Amino acid sequence: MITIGDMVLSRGAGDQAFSVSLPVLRLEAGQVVAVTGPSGCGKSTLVEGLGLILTPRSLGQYELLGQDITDLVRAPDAARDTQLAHLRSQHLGFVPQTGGVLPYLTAGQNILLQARIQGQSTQPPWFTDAIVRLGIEALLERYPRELSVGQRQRVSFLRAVAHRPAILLADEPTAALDPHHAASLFEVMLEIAREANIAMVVVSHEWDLIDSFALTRLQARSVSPSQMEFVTT
Ligand SMILES: Nc1ncnc2c1ncn2[C@@H]1O[C@H](COP(=O)(O)OP(=O)(O)OP(=O)(O)O)[C@@H](O)[C@H]1O
Repeated sequence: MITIGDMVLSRGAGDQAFSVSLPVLRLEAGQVVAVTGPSGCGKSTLVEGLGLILTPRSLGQYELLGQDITDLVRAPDAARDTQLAHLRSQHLGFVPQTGGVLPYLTAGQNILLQARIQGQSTQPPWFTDAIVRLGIEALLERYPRELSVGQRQRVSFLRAVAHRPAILLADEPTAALDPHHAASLFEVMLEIAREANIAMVVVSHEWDLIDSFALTRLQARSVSPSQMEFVTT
């Protein structure tokens, strides 16, 4: 579904230069990978690179759904940017740390926005079921300001998967919740992603859940003070 090889991403310049490398990542449909490592090790940078937001400094291979897009990702110009934006909106879903819901749309409108942009007008049974499992069926008419942080995060998650992307990238999607609610939301997210066959890359500190779900880990390893490498364990 997705194969990435020899991706290097960099941030800052001079003394502040910092780089993250990913020797290899293969993801199958419905597979969940947990990105783990200490604060500042480059987890968000990695997610932005995987999500075609940050242009890599170098790249060996990027294959998405059987399509080799290495050149496109490696050197985007204006025309290629449009192609990348199209691939992102069609095949990728994002749950940012901060939620990312639009304040002037209701929860229901937020959730269906991306799917509508893709021209999808009907929702499959798994989606209706997901609304119930996330416990947000009574909240769909509310605006984000009328929701709790946890409810907003549930909406944000469903918004990111409603168009049924191939890959969901979630950057600490439960960070704002207390451990109990974080664990239960994490569990529901994993179940929904797996049942919908959506591959998921999730930055998380939910160590127990990562172990109990036997998730593959992408673990940060220090190569030098200014260089980290993410390896599959
Ligand atoms: N826009 C930027 N310009 C320059 N340096 C940056 C930028 N964003 C992040 N960095 C630096 O890059 C490194 C990696 O940051 P990143 O946010 O990817 O880490 P993280 O593992 O996600 O951290 P956390 O767990 O605290 O969210 C850090 O040293 C950070 O200071």
